Amino acid sequence: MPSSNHWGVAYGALFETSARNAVFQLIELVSGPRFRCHKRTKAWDKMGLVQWLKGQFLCHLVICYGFFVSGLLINLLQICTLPLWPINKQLARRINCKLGYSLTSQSVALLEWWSGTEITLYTDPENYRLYGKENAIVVLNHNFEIDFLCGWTFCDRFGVLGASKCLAKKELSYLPVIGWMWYFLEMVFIKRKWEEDKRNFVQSLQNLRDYPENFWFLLHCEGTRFTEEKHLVSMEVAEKKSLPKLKHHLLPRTKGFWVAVQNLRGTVAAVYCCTLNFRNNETPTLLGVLNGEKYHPDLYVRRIPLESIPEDEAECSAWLHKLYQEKDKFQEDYNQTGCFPGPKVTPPCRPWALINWLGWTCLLLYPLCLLLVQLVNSGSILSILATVAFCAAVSVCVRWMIGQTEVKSSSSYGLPLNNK
Ligand SMILES: CCCCC/C=C\C/C=C\CCCCCCCC(=O)SCCNC(=O)CCNC(=O)[C@H](O)C(C)(C)COP(=O)(O)OP(=O)(O)OC[C@H]1O[C@@H](n2cnc3c(N)ncnc32)[C@H](O)[C@@H]1OP(=O)(O)O
Ligand SMILES: CCCCCCCCCCCCCCCCCC(=O)OC[C@@H](O)COP(=O)(O)O
Repeated sequence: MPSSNHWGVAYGALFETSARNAVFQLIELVSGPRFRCHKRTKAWDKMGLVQWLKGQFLCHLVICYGFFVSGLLINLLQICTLPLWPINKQLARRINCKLGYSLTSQSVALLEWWSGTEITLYTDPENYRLYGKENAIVVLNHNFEIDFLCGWTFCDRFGVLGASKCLAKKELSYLPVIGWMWYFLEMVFIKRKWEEDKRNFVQSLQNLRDYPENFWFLLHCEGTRFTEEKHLVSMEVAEKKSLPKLKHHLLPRTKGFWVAVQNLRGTVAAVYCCTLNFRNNETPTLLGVLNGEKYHPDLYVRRIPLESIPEDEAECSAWLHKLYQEKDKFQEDYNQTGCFPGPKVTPPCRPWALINWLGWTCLLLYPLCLLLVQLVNSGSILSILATVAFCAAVSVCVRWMIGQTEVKSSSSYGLPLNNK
């Protein structure tokens, strides 16, 4: 606990600081570390006022209000595109990509500009030139609560964020705002019960054959998030199948990968084998990002031409198992050395996510402020209570959505009772 003397020093430092430094702090608050002002006094550094502000509930409420209300408006606009689908499907798809971008890029802005997190990319510069210019199947490990967010950031850097998709569990399609948006982006949802899924899965993949924008299709072949318990169970399966044990991954489920590769041949040029890790054993969370915590993700991307993947199901499964054995080795080496093989590349940061986020915030904060002023002036207790209830509902709803990203809320899929 800080002593009262500490608080005294802190407050003293706060009031001694010049207005210029306050402006620097404000710029830094809005822009993140990119425009970090080095002229700040040490006192302000110690105070960490910006960091303190980022942790405040009021800031979170404003962010969540912007995300949720803009999301509902975007969902509404998506519904308005429905009559266009039978007339001009490709135009409807393009519009939905832009609308999808406008929503998902807000969380990218949160990661990049609010929390200041920057992904370090390890990849072959020859392949780097192709990213964003072709369709790809992305195979990614599923260990971290913000792996989807890092994925989105990577998509944004290469201009494929609006169109990118994922093979996701059905439950995610019911998520307010995000799940509804995904419906219009032709995401593929599955119950993880092959017999029930196969028809819809194949059809959804076939639909993507004439998709008008470049897309990346994300597959978490492990099928669920990594937990120690699920790891033990899947390694028992590995043993039964005489497969080598994996230390950092669950045993991949192969059917989805094989079906995706087969149905997207001729549409997708390559598989991007992605391995994500965080420096210093960080365990990042979405709440941490909202609190402005900066994380240090490293992403290793290997491009594998689709033609090199076997067509036969058994051979393709064996190929995927081998890929996961290699990925496991990369994770192990990363733990030893702190880096992935291959040169580091930093894809240029695009301003659109920030511009879009600030645009929505200004657009939605203005009427909110007007409403609040009117409410206070009206003095109506009922209206004030209704507004407080609305803010509380938004906050609870977003908190619940954040809860869905937490590993502790992971399903029982992959555990003995639920095993197939
Ligand atoms: C960094 C770049 C990022 C780019 C990002 C791009 C786009 C981003 C866009 C959006 C982001 C949104 C993020 C949302 C993330 C949501 C992710 C999820 O929801 S993950 C869950 C859903 N996905 C999957 O499940 C995919 C993996 N699963 C499969 O592919 C499965 O094959 C299947 C299609 C679901 C079918 O599964 P099923 O179990 O029915 O069949 P299988 O043949 O695969 O498995 C049976 C087989 O498995 C053996 N078995 C039993 N127990 C286990 C176990 N615990 N582990 C492994 N294997 C097990 C069993 O013995 C059977 O074996 P066999 O076939 O030999 O008899
Ligand atoms: C400006 C931005 C403000 C952001 C405010 C916060 C918004 C909240 C956003 C919620 C986004 C929800 C995206 C959900 C993605 C969850 C991915 C995931 O991790 O799914 C788990 C499945 O793979 C496996 O499930 P399990 O079998 O482990 O169970």
